[in-house]
Amino acid sequence: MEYNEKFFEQLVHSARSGIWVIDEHCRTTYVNPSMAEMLGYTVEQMLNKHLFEFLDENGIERAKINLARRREGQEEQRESVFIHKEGFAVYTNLVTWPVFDEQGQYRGAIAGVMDDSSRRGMLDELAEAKERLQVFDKVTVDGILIHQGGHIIELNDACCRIFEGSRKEIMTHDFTAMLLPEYKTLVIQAMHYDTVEKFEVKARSLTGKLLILELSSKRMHYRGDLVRVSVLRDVTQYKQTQTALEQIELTNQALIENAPEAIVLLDRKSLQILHANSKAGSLFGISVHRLLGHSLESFIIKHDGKLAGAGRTFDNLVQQALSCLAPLAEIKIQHQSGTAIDCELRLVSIQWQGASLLRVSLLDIRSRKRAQDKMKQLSSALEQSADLVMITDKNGIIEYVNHALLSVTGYQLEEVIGQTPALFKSKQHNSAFMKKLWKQILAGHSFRDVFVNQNKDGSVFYEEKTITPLKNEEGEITHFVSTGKDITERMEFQANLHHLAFHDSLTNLPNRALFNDRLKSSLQTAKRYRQKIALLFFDIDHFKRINDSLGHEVGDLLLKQVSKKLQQRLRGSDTVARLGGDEFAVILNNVKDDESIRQTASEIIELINQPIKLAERELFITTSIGIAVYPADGDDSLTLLKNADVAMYRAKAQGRNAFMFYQQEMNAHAFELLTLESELHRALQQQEFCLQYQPKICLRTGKMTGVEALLRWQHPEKGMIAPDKFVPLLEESGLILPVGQWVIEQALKDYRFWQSHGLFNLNLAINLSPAQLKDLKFIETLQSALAKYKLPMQCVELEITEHTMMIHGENSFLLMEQLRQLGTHFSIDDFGTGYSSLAYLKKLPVETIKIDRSFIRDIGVEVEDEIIVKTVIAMAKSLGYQVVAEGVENLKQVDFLRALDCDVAQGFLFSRPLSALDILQYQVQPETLPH
Ligand SMILES: Nc1nc2c(ncn2[C@@H]2O[C@H](COP(=O)(O)O[C@H]3[C@@H](O)[C@H](n4cnc5c(=O)[nH]c(N)nc54)O[C@@H]3COP(=O)(O)O)[C@@H](O)[C@H]2O)c(=O)[nH]1
Repeated sequence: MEYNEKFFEQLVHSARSGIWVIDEHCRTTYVNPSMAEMLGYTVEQMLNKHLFEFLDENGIERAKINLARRREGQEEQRESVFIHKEGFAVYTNLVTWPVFDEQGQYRGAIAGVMDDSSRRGMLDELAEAKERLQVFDKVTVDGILIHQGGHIIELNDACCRIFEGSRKEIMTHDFTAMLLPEYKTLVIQAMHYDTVEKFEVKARSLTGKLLILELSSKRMHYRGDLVRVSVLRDVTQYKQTQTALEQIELTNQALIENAPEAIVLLDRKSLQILHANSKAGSLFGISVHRLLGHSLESFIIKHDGKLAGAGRTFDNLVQQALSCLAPLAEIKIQHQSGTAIDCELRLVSIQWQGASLLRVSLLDIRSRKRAQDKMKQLSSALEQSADLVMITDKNGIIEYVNHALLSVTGYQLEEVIGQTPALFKSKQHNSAFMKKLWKQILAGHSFRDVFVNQNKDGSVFYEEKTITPLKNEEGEITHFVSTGKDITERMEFQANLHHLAFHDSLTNLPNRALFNDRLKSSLQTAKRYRQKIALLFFDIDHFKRINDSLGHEVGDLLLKQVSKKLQQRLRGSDTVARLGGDEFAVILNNVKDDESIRQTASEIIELINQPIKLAERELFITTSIGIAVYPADGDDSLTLLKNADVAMYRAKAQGRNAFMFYQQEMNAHAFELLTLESELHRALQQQEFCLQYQPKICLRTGKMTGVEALLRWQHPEKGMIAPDKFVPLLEESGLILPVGQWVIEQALKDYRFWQSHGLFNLNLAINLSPAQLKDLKFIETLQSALAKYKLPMQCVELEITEHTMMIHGENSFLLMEQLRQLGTHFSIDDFGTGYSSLAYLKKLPVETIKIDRSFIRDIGVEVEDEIIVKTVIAMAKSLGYQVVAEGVENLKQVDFLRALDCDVAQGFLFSRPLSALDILQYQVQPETLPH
């Protein structure tokens, strides 16, 4: 074969690729038929045409650059786009090289052009599809998958979301492998069809989640291959919701059927019964299937077109239900048997199986009505009740209170309902009380106690209350019922009684019982905390005198004032009590030392010493305080009280108006006194007392003019006891009155005895105690004794000490005057010891003055005493008194007294006290009165 020009010409001409030759001016000098066909022209049509005529604007710009390179001699293979005669783009792949002449001048270029339109078209289509997919991704949740069998070629973002993985992760999976096994074959078979309309498959996401997908798929060509474009819609949520809804629907049906009330479903327009549960059948007395299609209204009893019992029309209820309300009404329905049944009707508009219906529930409330009627009766009974009634729910919220409770507390009903009983709390109950209450009632038991509650105005009232839990049929507590009685009056009365029982009515101070209680509890505290307490026991010195002289009323006023002063002075923690009479006691708790006790005792003394104005006179009183201290002086109340008492008596014995701490030795003395006192009682009963008589001698005549009766106690063991030892005790114990009476009786008896033995005209002197001088019955006692022995009043002379006269004389003036009127004489004993003035004595009905023996004793020894005796005798005589000298023991004294014209003498010189019998024998010894 000869490769000549023609051969190449034929080869180029017949080539399938296009051959395009242009000159240095870009004019087409040659194209082969393939090239011309590629662009839709004939060869002739293209010849001499400029290259740019087959390019668009972009192509021209690129060609200018490329042609420049050609001129520089560069060859090139590249893609190029020409414009087809019909106007569309022809994608080509071309190889181009430049042509130079022998001089090296650029003469044009030759290009071999291959049509690349089919490949570029597919790529463009895919790019466009991808772009569309991206746009679509933004607005759709559907997954789009391009796959070949199970091999995934392309997928969108939605696929990533559905399969819960990245694009890369999903691309490594086989699509059919992600399906559940039972769907895998189904899908593979479906892929044999060109188009598959949506069907449901189940798959697993990359995280293992079950997916329910709706799959649609279409076969398509892609790069010359057949591929499938599948659309996946995730319906998992929808399907699950649908299943749940179906479940709900089923449950609804079951609920309706098993509801405790009758339920009927009505068509909204016709109001005919579309559905009814079996309870509805029983309520109306008709089988359920016969109910269907009936109007519900036809079973409801009406009066004047309105529902009986509800006072409104059925239509009104329906309208409310359609307005999204759920009206409730009590109605009466007609049972098939003719019985009217009370029902509670509730209407609700509902959606049921896609339809809009009215749901009517009817509850048989006959038993509730009966209970309500009963409740009404009961509540009216409660309203009438005088008891305070309150009902709370299980949380203590007040649901009901009766009239009595409101009336006692002063609250209005609306102020109480919805509150808790704490509204009435007075804060007088501690938390232990409240705990006990709740524990008991929550355990299902009643709680009963007295509550101190508070009224609206803040005053307290006492309520004797029982709280009872109410339980339902299941045994659960639903309410608490409280019933109570207002016992305020009773409590106040009791409190008053209690106060009276433990307080002294005169002074309002704690009495002995309360004092003992307080002392005991003080001791307990002191023992527990190792504290010291002091017990001060005291009375008012000579209170009896005040009582006797000024009367009990004044005495009472005095005690009140003293009590008031004590209360004001003492600490709140200390107790001051009146133990009886004029006896007071003070408990000083937790005292620091004896000094502080001393200080308080001194203050009490000072307090009592302050003058008290009573009955228009000023009284000056004193007190004697005995102090016993715990633990030193006793560790029980009795011992402390006894020891304080002993200390008080010692304080008195030592001159009164003082305090004294208990000392052990005191007890021995006190015991002695106590024994003596009880022995004196016995002495009176056992007639252990006797009288001796001391003669009184006339200093002028030397004759016995009278005798002084002197008391003696013939003790069975101790022998004869002198009056100094026991008369003060007789006076203190009050025994002086019966003993004094005995003295009078015995003396008159002896006097009668003397008379009967021829001894007449004696003056019988009897010593009188202050108590006898105050004794209103004294005159009577004396008169009856005189009458008994038929003796005249004149034979008796009553001796009263100067001291007694000073204190009681004025107050006893009337008695003395009366006695003098009756014929008695009075003499003043122990004159000179009481510092009284004769001027004062002159006011009293006294005839005789007995100069105390302490002055007589010192005659011839103490000049001062002699002067006193002289003066007294002189003054007494000048005032007309008879003068008696006591305790005359020697002749010197007799001489002295006689020289002063003293009338009578008495003393051991003449005679010691003698028995009544010895008086009969008594003769004045002549040597005792020398002439
Ligand atoms: N209320 C009553 N008091 C009475 C009664 N009987 C006695 N008394 C009073 O007791 C006091 C003591 O009396 P007594 O121990 O009997 O002493 C009397 C004489 O024994 C004593 N006396 C008499 N002469 C002398 C003497 O020369 N020397 C001396 N040392 N003592 C003597 O004096 C007492 C009589 O004194 P007075 O009564 O003051 O005249 C005494 O105070 C009695 O008052 C009674 O029944 N009731």
